[in-house]
Amino acid sequence: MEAQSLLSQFPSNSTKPLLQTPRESFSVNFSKSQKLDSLKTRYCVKLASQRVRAEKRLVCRNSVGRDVLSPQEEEDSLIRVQRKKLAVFVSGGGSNFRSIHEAAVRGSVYGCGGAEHARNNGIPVIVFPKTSNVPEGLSSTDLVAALRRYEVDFILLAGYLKLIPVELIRAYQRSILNIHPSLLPAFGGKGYYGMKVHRAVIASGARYSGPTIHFVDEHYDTGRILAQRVVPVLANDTAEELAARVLHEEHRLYVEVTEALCEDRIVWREDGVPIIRSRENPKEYC
Ligand SMILES: Nc1nc2c(c(=O)[nH]1)N[C@@H](CN(C=O)c1ccc(C(=O)N[C@@H](CCC(=O)O)C(=O)O)cc1)CN2
Ligand SMILES: NCC(=O)N[C@@H]1O[C@H](COP(=O)([O-])[O-])[C@@H](O)[C@H]1O
Repeated sequence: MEAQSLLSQFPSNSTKPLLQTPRESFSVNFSKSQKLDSLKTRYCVKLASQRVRAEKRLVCRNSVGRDVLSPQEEEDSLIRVQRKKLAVFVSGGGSNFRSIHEAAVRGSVYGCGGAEHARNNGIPVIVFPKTSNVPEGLSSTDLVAALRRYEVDFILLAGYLKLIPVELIRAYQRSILNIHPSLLPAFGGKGYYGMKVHRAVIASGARYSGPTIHFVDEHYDTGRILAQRVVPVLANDTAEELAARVLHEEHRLYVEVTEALCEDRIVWREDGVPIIRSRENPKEYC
């Protein structure tokens, strides 16, 4: 498959390519029929960010101590925050990618199912890495160089099923997030992906589950936890019913986290735990 470019158009005014990988390497994975049915093509999609809402500088306290600004003060208090460029690594349907992209189109995320969704929205794709089936692909080293060249700030794994190599981890320290469909550290690690996670949760008798978003380190699902949401596990739940309940929360949580990421509202505690500062009140944390 020839290299094409894949990038959000808001407000990027230059089309920069993104990456596509075949099965045996990493990056974004879209199930796509190929001449070799088992071959899965993977892509990395990149979303450019936009001007983001920043913290209010001037505040007037009302009777309940809430920050109140006049429309003019609201406008005046907006500070431009550094725009963010995001690369999204996706396996399977890419529903989390689509949620994030749709939020970006709505304007709530400032900062891309799979390749088709990306292409249908004018987001360009690059082939990665070089293999016998995909000779035009990039090497892992080239992946890092390409991400740097396109000034990618953050990488979002969203249903992605391959281990991110340490080369990329080192190049993007504290800048790669992953969403996992259980309350880590429970039901995580090698072998825990997709429906396998939900089946294990139900078999365990756990009464609660939910998505976890964490920073990515060199092992599966052991990076610092950033955000979680809890959903009930019902006594007669099938794995599919639980998966749907968790996925619904995933879509909401990943959009909220991506908004915080693009608004520089993720801070690191002294003990190394990342936390999200409230958009409404910088003194509060989510
Ligand atoms: N360096 C990291 N890479 C990745 C992480 C991570 O935390 N650190 N998270 C995974 C996503 N993930 C869970 O959230 C996950 C994905 C896949 C597996 C797994 O066991 N995969 C199988 C292969 C599956 C396949 O190719 O179809 C395996 O490695 O045997 C566990 C957890 C993304 N990358
Ligand atoms: N361990 C990784 C893992 O299991 N990821 C899970 O894959 C599903 C499909 O995501 P998608 O619809 O965004 O492609 C999602 O539930 C995601 O949490």
